[in-house]
Amino acid sequence: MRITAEELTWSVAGTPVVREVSTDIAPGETVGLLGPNGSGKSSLLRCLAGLRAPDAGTVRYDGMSVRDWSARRIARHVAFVEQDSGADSDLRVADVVGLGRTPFRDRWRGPDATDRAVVAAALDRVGLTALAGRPWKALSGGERQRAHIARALAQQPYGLLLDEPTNHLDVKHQLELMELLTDTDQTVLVALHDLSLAARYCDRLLLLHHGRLIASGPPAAVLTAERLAEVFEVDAALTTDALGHPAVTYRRPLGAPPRTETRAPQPAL
Ligand SMILES: Nc1ncnc2c1ncn2[C@@H]1O[C@H](COP(=O)(O)OP(=O)(O)OP(=O)(O)O)[C@@H](O)[C@H]1O
Repeated sequence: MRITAEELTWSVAGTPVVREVSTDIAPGETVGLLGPNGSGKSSLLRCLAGLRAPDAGTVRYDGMSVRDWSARRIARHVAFVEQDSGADSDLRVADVVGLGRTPFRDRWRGPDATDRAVVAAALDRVGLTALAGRPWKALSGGERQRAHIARALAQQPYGLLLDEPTNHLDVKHQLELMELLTDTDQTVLVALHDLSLAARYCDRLLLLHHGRLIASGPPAAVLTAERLAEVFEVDAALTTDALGHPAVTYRRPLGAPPRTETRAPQPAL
């Protein structure tokens, strides 16, 4: 499914947080959304997920404006994995993942065999089958994050919007998640803080700065030392990793005094 933002602006108390953002994410594309804290990534994702009505501009799914769509209709097209989405409930893990089936069910009908099969497949996809019956509250942070991703997969959406989904995940599960996102046919927009991870897995990167989209293109074109200095305020070197992808090495934050080694060497044990 094609996801389009046309001149999107969203403001809080008259101050624009997302400013005239236009972009077009092609069916099946995996796009990384980058930007420093407060640059508007979550706000843009919420506009694209229909959770915020923009002050100006249009969100389109396959060319259709979603302005007047119900939450249920949007949820049949796009799943949104929010940052640290809470669910402090007494549900079991499989029940939380089963919430992804809600847009497809009549209000008073319980899960049927299809729902159960879809939930089982989603749990399997994120490696949580063994924890299906466990109380939600008993999960670790990383397990909850994977369960939220399973809930989004159970929605069987055409588009996936994810807000820093690698938070709480160990290295193996970060790589597994990025492989899942790149292997799927779904259109993916994923906000990430790990620039090297984004460069390695995404077809294209979008860079937000103060709510504006200031760069869009292949990772090697978007991630330059000059942009990292301007936008992230870090002195960084761009190299190529062992697999041929752009990789970022951070030297120091800009504006900070140079570090001096103050610790005395430890005596050998
Ligand atoms: N509902 C709101 N009320 C007030 N301010 C808000 C609201 N939503 C967002 N903001 C402000 O808008 C700015 C952008 O926030 P947003 O969460 O979109 O940034 P972000 O790029 O996702 O940041 P982070 O990397 O820290 O998650 C921030 O200054 C934030 O405080």
